Amino acid sequence: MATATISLPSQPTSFQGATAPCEPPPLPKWEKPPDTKEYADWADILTVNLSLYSSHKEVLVETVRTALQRDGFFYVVGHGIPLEKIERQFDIAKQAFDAVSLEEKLKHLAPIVEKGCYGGYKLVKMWELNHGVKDSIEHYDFNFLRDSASDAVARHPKALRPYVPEARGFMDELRQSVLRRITSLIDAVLDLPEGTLWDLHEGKGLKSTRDLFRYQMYNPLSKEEAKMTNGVMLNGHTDIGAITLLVSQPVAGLQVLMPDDVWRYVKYKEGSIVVNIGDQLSLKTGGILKGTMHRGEFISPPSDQVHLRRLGVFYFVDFAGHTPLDLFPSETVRERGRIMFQDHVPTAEEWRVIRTQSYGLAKFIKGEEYDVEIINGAELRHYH
Ligand SMILES: O=C(O)CCC(=O)C(=O)O
Ligand SMILES: [Fe+2]
Repeated sequence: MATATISLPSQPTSFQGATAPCEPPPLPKWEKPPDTKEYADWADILTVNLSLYSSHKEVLVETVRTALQRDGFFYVVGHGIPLEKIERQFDIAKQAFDAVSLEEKLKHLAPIVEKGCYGGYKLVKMWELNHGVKDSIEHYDFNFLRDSASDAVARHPKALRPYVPEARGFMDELRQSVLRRITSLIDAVLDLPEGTLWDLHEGKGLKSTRDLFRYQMYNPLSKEEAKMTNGVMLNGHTDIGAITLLVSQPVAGLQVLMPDDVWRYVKYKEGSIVVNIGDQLSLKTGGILKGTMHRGEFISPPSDQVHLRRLGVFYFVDFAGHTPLDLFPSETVRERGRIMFQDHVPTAEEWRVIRTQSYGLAKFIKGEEYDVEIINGAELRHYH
């Protein structure tokens, strides 16, 4: 019997040309600052090459183990996200600060004090750095629903609306290409069944849990202000969430308190994602994995960069809100972890709310080098 071949007309896979209805309007480019030519005292954090994930997973597990027990930070390369897509996020990020009027920013303020939530704008001069000097950081956070592909575009500032789907798409790509494999490597470090951390993050059945995808701009402090804060623009802190993904960018400014107690800069590595763990994960491991102290510092950076505004693209990953921050039921954690809370064990959501409301705003126990905050018996440091 003869077989009939039917040929279908070919389907365009995407719109072509600038006039296509779904194409966002052209954006001014983020002028990527040149990498520094000067030496700075770089932090020797390790690199995890995810292109080896299928063939050499055990090697990567060992790298992550060393990195998270020693430094709390590592680079991820070989993740498969193209450089153009990464750099496009900086174009969009710049738009969030330069193309939105103050009036509109005020309409989209994050309910930081009211609800302990960073979704929206945090404007400059909200947090105290030291000696009465206020910060010069502005950030805009998308507070996407984790389990929904859609986000109400209209609730964002007008200039950002055409790019919301791209921001969402990039965050999803970070989850699938970086976070998923990283969480699985950390499961192995902690002797937890594969998928444990991913499931805690995905929060099955919890419709209201959210992730924060942030664009951040550091504007230079005045000379007098910088003198008062020793150049610190973001006080030394541990992150509130479980895992943080920072898109590497060329302006030195992120410093990590390394195991020898010296603050060192994280060097730019093109196309890489800098991963660190936050309180929620560190607490659940009884401190075995380090929620490492880090800060934004700009006084001793390479002098060819000192005048630059520094733009950041960050993804803060939380555990599902109902997750208790008690110890993981793993032998490794039971044997080597410490009990972290003396009284009530908070959930991930309670932790985020308390810390968001107090960060940079509450009065802590004052110290020369750092102030101390105590939450349910757990001690947190805020370095100047
Ligand atoms: O600016 C950076 O690179 C890091 C920022 C940071 O640590 C934070 O926002 O929690
Ligand atoms: Fe941080």
